[in-house]
Amino acid sequence: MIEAQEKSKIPITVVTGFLGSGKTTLVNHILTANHGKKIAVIENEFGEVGIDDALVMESKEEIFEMNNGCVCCTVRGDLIRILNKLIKRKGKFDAIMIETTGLANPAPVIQTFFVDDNIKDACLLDAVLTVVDAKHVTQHLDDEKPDGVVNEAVQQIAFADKVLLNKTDLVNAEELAAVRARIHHINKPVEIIECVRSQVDVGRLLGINAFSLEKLLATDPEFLETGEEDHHHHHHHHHHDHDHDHDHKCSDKCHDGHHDHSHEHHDHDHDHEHEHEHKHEGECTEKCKDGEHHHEGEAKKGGHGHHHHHVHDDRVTSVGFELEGDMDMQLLNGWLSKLLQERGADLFRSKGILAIKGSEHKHVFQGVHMLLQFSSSAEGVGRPWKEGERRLSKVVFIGKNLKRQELLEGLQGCLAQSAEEEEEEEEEERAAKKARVEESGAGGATDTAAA
Ligand SMILES: Nc1nc2c(ncn2[C@@H]2O[C@H](COP(=O)(O)OP(=O)(O)OP(=O)(O)O)[C@@H](O)[C@H]2O)c(=O)[nH]1
Repeated sequence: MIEAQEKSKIPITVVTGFLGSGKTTLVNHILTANHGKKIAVIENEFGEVGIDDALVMESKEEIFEMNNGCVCCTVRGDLIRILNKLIKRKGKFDAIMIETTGLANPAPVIQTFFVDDNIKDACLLDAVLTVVDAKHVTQHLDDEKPDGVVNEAVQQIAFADKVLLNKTDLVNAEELAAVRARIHHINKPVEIIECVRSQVDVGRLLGINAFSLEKLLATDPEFLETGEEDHHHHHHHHHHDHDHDHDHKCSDKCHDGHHDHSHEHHDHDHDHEHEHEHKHEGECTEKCKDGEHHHEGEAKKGGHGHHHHHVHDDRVTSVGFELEGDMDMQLLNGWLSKLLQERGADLFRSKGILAIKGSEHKHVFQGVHMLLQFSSSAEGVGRPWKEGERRLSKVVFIGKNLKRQELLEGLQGCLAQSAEEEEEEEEEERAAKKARVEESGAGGATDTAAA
């Protein structure tokens, strides 16, 4: 009986992994694989400008976006709302996949499936899949965090039911063995699947019933203990630069967890739904700072029990830009290459959807530390510009010590000239040429006269 009940529940797959590890690549792989399942996808992005939605492939699936906040704290309310909405439409899809931000601590996302009664009754957490970037993960695992600040890269591996050790093409056998050992040091029993471009047989990823609350509680008996107050507290990321933000301190209301002025709008011709959270710069109280503090290897053992009561590393920020006017590919390539060369250690992730002068295609750039990749809708990445669609470039940078103004000026320097500017410049050139000819003509006449 219980088994039958469990079987009728909606299976949930949580896809987590550090910034740029290959989560969207995995989601696209699963969405386009031939498994006959209809999957609803919930996308959460750390940047203030949504990019990933445009990178998730066109498919029949429904995609829900939660931008401008991290699912492990600020937009957790949105996750619960979207899940409840999906639960009402049970039967219209076979599974739900949640892609968290690269900076999410998966614990609060996992808790959602056990502390909210409605969700607990209707959904079954099938597996937490953690995508690991074989080339860059070590640097993030090694990152010494300030006291009380969680190391998300460690947490993501600690809570993994399966690790997809991705980007094995970028490391040698020795490096690979070292990363494997590191992963097993954090999460001893976890199965590691090595892959390139997140290409793993979907049968090994979906419907695998790999999550076990019992197992988790055995290592952390306090995992589900959430004080009433904790339950409703939203942390504030320190990356708010967006128009939507309000610049004021938290009122009492903010602390009761109902301060997310979310709105939704439906995209015209496909099923995307956007949930944007309007946040504000808020001052945290002392209580907020009472984050978890784990050591590698005991990341989910013997914690303080308040797994969603954690603090993000506020040295890591995100800045996003939307630029009107087409960009010049050559200028942009030159500027980005130089930027990543010089700042790649601190610049964890950069990405953009670009309107490039002279091209009807949407161009995409993807940066992970120093690695930079360009592609376009001509190659099937993202969708081409629709007729009448506003050509707007969106760019996001995530990393340490980012200088917003400098980045903005750099990007603005890559804007292509508009047709009017080009015409004006040509006009000026013509006038200058004419003046030169006249001058040399006049000079010639004088010379002749002199002779
Ligand atoms: N060389 C190499 N590149 C890869 C591999 N997998 C993904 N990439 C590239 O890595 C970049 C990041 O991939 P995404 O799938 O967008 O990573 P993500 O985890 O969704 O990134 P965020 O959502 O920003 O955290 C893209 O340029 C991918 O093409 C791989 O196995 N090898």
